[in-house]
Amino acid sequence: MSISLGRILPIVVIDSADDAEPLAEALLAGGIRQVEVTLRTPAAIEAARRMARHDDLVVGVGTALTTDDVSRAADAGARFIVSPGLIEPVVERTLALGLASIPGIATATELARASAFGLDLLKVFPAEQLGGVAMIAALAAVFPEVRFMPSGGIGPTNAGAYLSHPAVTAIGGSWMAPREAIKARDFLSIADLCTAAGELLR
Ligand SMILES: O=C(O)C(=O)C[C@H](O)[C@H](O)COP(=O)(O)O
Repeated sequence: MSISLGRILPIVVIDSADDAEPLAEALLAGGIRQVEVTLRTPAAIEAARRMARHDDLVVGVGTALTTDDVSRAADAGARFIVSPGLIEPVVERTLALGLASIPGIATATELARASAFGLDLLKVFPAEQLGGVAMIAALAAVFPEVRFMPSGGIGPTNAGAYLSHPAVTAIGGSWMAPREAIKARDFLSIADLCTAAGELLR
């Protein structure tokens, strides 16, 4: 199943589920309509559940490492599942539940294995450390049908370079909603960072 995501995906780490609601409001205020909630904290699933109550916010779950992670995310209302690498049972469970699967790839071999599932969008992680836009351009030349969503080391200074590559349909990153800003409940700054990120698309 494919999904229509915007071009900029905030990747968030939420320490308290009570921050989920104001965070969703801040993202929407900043013009962002999609978010990846990483399963890196005990509060993540409940936070995803609360954010998914917003009809106008497409909520996905990231750092999905096991089939159980996928099932819990689906139950919480996640519409897409992201993993840092290609974990085939995670992809299979995600597709079986009718959700969009966006596994991470870091090599041509992993890309080929992910493509065998018929996936139309693959995460490249950790993008900047792997070689950035040049690495994606090299892969895109060999696999012209694949679309990429890089994340890892992307921020305001290099986001534009990724977005300008035709094979990159979206980029992900934590810079729009830093964990410390969420913890500090600095939702005004988060809304401003999201607005600034949106301006990269102009
Ligand atoms: O674990 C996952 O599934 C992830 O989504 C990892 C994220 O892509 C990075 O943590 C984002 O990296 P930064 O923007 O450099 O903070």
